[in-house]
Amino acid sequence: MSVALIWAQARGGVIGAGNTLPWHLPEDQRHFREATSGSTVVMGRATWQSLPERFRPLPGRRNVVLSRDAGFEAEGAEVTDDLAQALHCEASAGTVWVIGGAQVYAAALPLADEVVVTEIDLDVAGDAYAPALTGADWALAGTDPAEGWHQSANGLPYRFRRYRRM
Ligand SMILES: CCc1nc(N)nc(N)c1OCCCOc1ncccc1N1CCC(C(F)(F)F)CC1
Repeated sequence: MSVALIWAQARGGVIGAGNTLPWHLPEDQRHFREATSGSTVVMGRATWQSLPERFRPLPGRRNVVLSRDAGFEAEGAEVTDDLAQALHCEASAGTVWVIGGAQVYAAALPLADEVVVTEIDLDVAGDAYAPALTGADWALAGTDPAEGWHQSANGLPYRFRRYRRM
């Protein structure tokens, strides 16, 4: 069972603003859905609360929410305060996907084997940032066949990048 982080970032590593995604990129939503469907997803409480109602819990996935509040109620999800336990629980076959937010990415990165990043060529203000991937630890794997940038239907340039731990 492997641990992977998945996020979408704008220029400068911006991943969020006020607990929302400061862009609309359906191609990324499809990419995220296809990557994580059928697997376990682990997220922080704020990310859980930021999910639109119809995606809470994320359908077809085991949802695990990290919270220090043992009494936190997350209908359709499991709540735990133990990240390591959430990532390595035996019940999760296949890949466990860490899906946000910034604090959880930072805590989970040292435990991860893979990072899947959607880069968006967009300058936008944000208050949450992706962790830096140091060149010493992470190598670009199987670059997107198109290598370069795609253009989304609403005009946003984006590309998918996959990094494997060295
Ligand atoms: C997609 C956003 C996204 N992209 C990548 N590459 N990595 C992520 N870690 C990620 O954040 C998932 C949790 C936050 O997600 C949302 N936050 C606000 C609004 C909407 C959502 N989405 C819409 C699509 C939905 C579907 F299930 F269809 F994918 C999931 C919830």
